[in-house]
Amino acid sequence: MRKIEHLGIAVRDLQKSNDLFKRLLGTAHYKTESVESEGVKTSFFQVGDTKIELLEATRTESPIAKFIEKKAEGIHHIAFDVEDIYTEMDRMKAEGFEILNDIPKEGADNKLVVFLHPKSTNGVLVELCQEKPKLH
Ligand SMILES: CC[C@H](C(=O)O)C(=O)SCCNC(=O)CCNC(=O)[C@H](O)C(C)(C)COP(=O)(O)OP(=O)(O)OC[C@H]1O[C@@H](n2cnc3c(N)ncnc32)[C@H](O)[C@@H]1OP(=O)(O)O
Ligand SMILES: [Co+2]
Repeated sequence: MRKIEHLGIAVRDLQKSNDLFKRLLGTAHYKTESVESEGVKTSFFQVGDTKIELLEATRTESPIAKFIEKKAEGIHHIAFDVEDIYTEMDRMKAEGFEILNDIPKEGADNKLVVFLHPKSTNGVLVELCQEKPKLH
């Protein structure tokens, strides 16, 4: 793991939370992006060498909708930046962590991502992110 890539925060209303985090952080979000496969709309704030990712559900069966319904708005996951996601997946399996997707999937912000089940990571949903190579 190279660094914390982002902290994912589940919110009900992305626009309202964008305004709140702009006031909190003193900087506006640098992008919004929908990831239909995850049923989320996201916005990203740069904070030093890491980011805040706000996530609003775009459909009721989205993990974000379920999380907010069951718990509340708040910290949803922690994402780590990795050099090579396949190497890290092998290491996670060898260490006995439960990987939720067999192959990396499309993430936001030009990433390949996998998730580890929170029951194997002390109750914290963990996301591994690898920057996708830039096409020239
Ligand atoms: C990829 C785009 C973007 C990016 O950064 O690029 C994202 O980050 S998208 C983020 C949204 N997508 C995901 O979260 C995908 C991974 N999540 C899942 O597959 C599910 O949410 C899962 C498996 C973690 C839970 O789904 P399930 O249907 O099992 O929901 P339950 O409510 O029944 O939960 C079971 C159990 O897990 C606990 N739980 C659920 N979510 C979290 C969480 N975020 N953090 C910690 N714990 C969580 C939940 O409380 C249940 O525990 P229990 O003790 O059984 O009550
Ligand atoms: Co994320």
